[in-house]
Amino acid sequence: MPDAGGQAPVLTPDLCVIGAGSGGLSLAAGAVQMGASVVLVEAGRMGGDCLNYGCVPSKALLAAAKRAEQARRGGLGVAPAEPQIDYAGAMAHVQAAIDAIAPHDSQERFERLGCTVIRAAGRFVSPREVEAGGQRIRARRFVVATGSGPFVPPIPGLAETPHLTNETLWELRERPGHLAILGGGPIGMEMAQAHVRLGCRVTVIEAATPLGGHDPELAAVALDRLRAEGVEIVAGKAERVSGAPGAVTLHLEGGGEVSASHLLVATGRRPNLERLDLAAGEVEHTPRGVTVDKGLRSTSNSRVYAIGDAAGGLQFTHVASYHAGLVVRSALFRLPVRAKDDHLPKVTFTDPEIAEVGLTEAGAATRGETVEIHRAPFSGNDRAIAEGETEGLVKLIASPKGRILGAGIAGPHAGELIQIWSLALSKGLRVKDISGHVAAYPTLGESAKQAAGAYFRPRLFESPMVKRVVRLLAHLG
Ligand SMILES: Cc1cc2nc3c(=O)[nH]c(=O)nc-3n(C[C@H](O)[C@H](O)[C@H](O)COP(=O)(O)OP(=O)(O)OC[C@H]3O[C@@H](n4cnc5c(N)ncnc54)[C@H](O)[C@@H]3O)c2cc1C
Ligand SMILES: NC(=O)c1ccc[n+]([C@@H]2O[C@H](COP(=O)([O-])OP(=O)(O)OC[C@H]3O[C@@H](n4cnc5c(N)ncnc54)[C@H](O)[C@@H]3O)[C@@H](O)[C@H]2O)c1
Repeated sequence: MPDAGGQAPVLTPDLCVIGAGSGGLSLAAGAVQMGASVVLVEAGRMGGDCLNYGCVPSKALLAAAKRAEQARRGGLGVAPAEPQIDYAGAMAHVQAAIDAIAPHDSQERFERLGCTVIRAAGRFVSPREVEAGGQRIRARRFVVATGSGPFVPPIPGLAETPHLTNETLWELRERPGHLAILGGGPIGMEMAQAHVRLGCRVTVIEAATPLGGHDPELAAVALDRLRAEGVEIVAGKAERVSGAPGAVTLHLEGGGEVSASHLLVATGRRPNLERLDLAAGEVEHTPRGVTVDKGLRSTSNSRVYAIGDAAGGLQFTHVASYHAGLVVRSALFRLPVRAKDDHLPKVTFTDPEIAEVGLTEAGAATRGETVEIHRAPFSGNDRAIAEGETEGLVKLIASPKGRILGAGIAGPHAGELIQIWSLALSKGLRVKDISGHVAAYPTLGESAKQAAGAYFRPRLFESPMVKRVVRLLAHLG
């Protein structure tokens, strides 16, 4: 209600959360249900990137593409058949998936929970106050949860040439004839496979290493399949872009060219900080995000936290939610918290999927740590054999004394199979804990036991000592 001077009274909640995406929504829901007063500020769509432009649409399109590929591949006694692709129908499935999840993230739901929701851009007006839609908010604590957007590199001609990003791709209804994708990271490669399976010609242009964020041995499993399905991966860096709607050309350093009907730019992310006026809030930041300490608190304004993509670290929905949980403990209960990375899984949803958690083989080498690497290929897993999906492996990184340091999987449902390893790392489990549990047969989940078994095999089956003990005990009757 405006005061006599026509000004809305200043809101004074416990928490003001700026950004209603993966991190902001988890935090707001947790805090308000624990009795805190919460103002939630959202400039765009409730649900943020993950729901509207990221995880949900990309996984929905990949699912449609997988159906097409299964028909095309046939096998196991089923004749392959070229599927009839309805690209608009696949995009309708994408929208239906978003619509089905949207009520959970909606303004109405958060208002029912007790949050005050303001649909406007928030900006700091002082170290103690944020303004959004004409409303001033003087909260006890502020949380920057504004996420990230596509980073479009300053390549000459790119800004003037029609191009798609993860924010606009979902508006397409006509299938691109030839999709060029600049950047071969998770976004580029997931969308490359989705589109090649939906019948497009696809060329990925990658300046460094395709899927370079993953262990190369695991990435190779997915890259081999992508190439076999027809994705062309060109090593190169675009130095100029030109073209018009329907005909785009990337001019590469050293002279090559890639021409396509459409261009998707997937060259990384930049945090959404520009509208926040962080200087007014005395909140230090870099091009990667808000500068925070181990407890996710701004190093320059202790009233302010940053979570999720805006905090400059790993950029995943589950990381944003994990951050939210830490900030609930810190801001509401004043408990000391420390954000860690070593138990956070990362999954790329190509088919086969790639999933990793904890230390990698390269990471161990960089740290000069002595580790054992054990592998369990899916060709030795009965369920994988029965389903004709034997590409890939589980890779266990363990200390010589049996501590689990990391795990990586490339193969069918790797994103599901990584969960037991995430649990193992977060709870400090040992290899014997994995080998000792009973896994149902026949499941892909047995692959965890098989990798743990690879650790114990030489110790049990190739040990003269074990053999001596067994013989001695047998002698005793
Ligand atoms: C194509 C793609 C696929 C992805 N797939 C996966 C996946 O499969 N799994 C996974 O874990 N992660 C995935 N991610 C990453 C995931 O989407 C992000 O890590 C996650 O959304 C980050 O959550 P967040 O809360 O930090 O930001 P967001 O979810 O982006 O939310 C930030 C919100 O803040 C709002 N905002 C920005 N500025 C302001 C302002 N000044 N005032 C008010 N509101 C503001 C924005 O409108 C937005 O709604 C994907 C990303 C992309 C782009
Ligand atoms: N499955 C998932 O969880 C998932 C899926 C998609 C995205 N994400 C998140 O979003 C983040 C961003 O993904 P992304 O793929 O956009 O970024 P990325 O930074 O992971 O990959 C971008 C790629 O583009 C390349 N590149 C950059 N500039 C280039 C140029 N001028 N020419 C050619 N290549 C160039 C880089 O070498 C890099 O390989 C991911 O790191 C991840 O955190 C997660």
